[in-house]
Amino acid sequence: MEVLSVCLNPALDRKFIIDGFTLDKLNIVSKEKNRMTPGGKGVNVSVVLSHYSIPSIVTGFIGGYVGQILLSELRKYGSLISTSFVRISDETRENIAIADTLSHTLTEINSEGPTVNELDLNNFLKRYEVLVQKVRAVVISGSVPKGVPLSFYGELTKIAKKYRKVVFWEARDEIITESIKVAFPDVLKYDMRRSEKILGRILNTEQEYIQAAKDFVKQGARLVILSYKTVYDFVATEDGVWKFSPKVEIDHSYLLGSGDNFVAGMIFANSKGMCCLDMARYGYAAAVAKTSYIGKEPPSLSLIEEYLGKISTERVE
Ligand SMILES: O=P(O)(O)OC[C@@]1(O)O[C@H](CO)[C@@H](O)[C@@H]1O
Repeated sequence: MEVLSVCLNPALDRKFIIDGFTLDKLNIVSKEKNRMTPGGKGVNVSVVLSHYSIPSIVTGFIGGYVGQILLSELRKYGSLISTSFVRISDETRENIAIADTLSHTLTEINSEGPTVNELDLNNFLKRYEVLVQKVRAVVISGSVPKGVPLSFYGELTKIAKKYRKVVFWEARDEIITESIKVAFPDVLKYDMRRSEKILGRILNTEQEYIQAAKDFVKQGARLVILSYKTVYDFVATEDGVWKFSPKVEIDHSYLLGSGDNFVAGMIFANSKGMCCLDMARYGYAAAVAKTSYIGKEPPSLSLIEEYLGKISTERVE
């Protein structure tokens, strides 16, 4: 098995494409513009990887009727995705995304999710330690449900490092801030949808982003990706810092899931022997390629190759 995807707070995603979403009014959506798919960042990464023939195991906490639907939807992707979730008594969440192609906006309404108890946490840790030994790389991505400490990414990474695994994170600031006190991942990618804070502080200038990315590398990450004004990224390795920009116009209503395609693109590139900056370039091209259409399905490898020519990666330090 190649990859272990840790999705602690999976979700059943519902996406509505509404051309002219109106607040405080009845908005009707046709069947073709309303989709229900298995979601949560780690789940999405596994789904994308399966499109590139990379087998993965998804783990996390799952429960209730929504959890059952999520599992049966996930099974439809075939044998490249196996699941090993800890069953909990609370219900798995449902998340809603409204993509408005007229106002070019993406509105996300995410449930907080279930509450996990101490017994669930211990069961998960035992299962994780067995699973982690079977894979080459571990991706830990997305929010944590209540009951899971914010430092949990760090705890899981410490275990993965014991077995010399490559570890990727995509998470929001509170999780990263607490988790890096325990361990650093190889690849650290910030999810800045909810807040643009880095280590509890809003950064204003490009120079501040560059410095923050460099500091994470100095402290232990091999590759750092800080999203800047949604479509740009500052990318740091021990060799320097780069600013990634798209050479094409990006419609914000098409952005859902582009971060997951970024992570999956990097894992795919890494499985082909690419490292650091080249891996990040490939992931960014995958993310930008994903924003060229509104559907959730991942871009083909040939589209990603094409998009490698539609991004600019300028060295800034
Ligand atoms: O609440 P989280 O775990 O941070 O993010 C979950 C989520 O909004 O992100 C994915 C898109 O990247 C969706 O599949 C999913 O529902």
